[in-house]
Amino acid sequence: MKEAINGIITLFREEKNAKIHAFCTIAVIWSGNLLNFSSVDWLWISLAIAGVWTSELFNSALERIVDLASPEVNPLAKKAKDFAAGAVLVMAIWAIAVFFLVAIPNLWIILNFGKI
Ligand SMILES: Nc1ncnc2c1ncn2[C@@H]1O[C@H](COP(=O)(O)OP(=O)(O)OP(=O)(O)O)[C@@H](O)[C@H]1O
Repeated sequence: MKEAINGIITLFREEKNAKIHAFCTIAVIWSGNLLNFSSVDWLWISLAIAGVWTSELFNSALERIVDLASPEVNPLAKKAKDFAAGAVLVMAIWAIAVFFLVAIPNLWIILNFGKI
């Protein structure tokens, strides 16, 4: 547990993307409260948030392993890092899609009928 928390703290210290994910996470939770997300909405949103953070942690772990195994420039090292970065991108696109799929109907209801 201590090591796991240490890993998350290191992610914040060393990866600029962690700060972007943190900002987006706070913005999404704030929007969800404003738009009165339901339990099912929060289920999807929390899955998307956890997915992005998990993929970023795995991506950062893989970057360190590649740097250990191949500190010099190598086309295979590039491929491995680019695959891992692609996984984060796929997860981030899915998370954005989930947010809009959940937020738009809630926003529509609020705009047409007032508070849910
Ligand atoms: N050893 C290497 N050999 C060849 N290309 C590399 C190597 N290390 C990194 N690269 C290339 O540089 C890119 C950035 O690598 P770096 O280790 O700096 O990750 P990063 O900038 O922290 O990426 P991310 O934004 O995904 O966290 C990689 O995606 C890869 O294309």
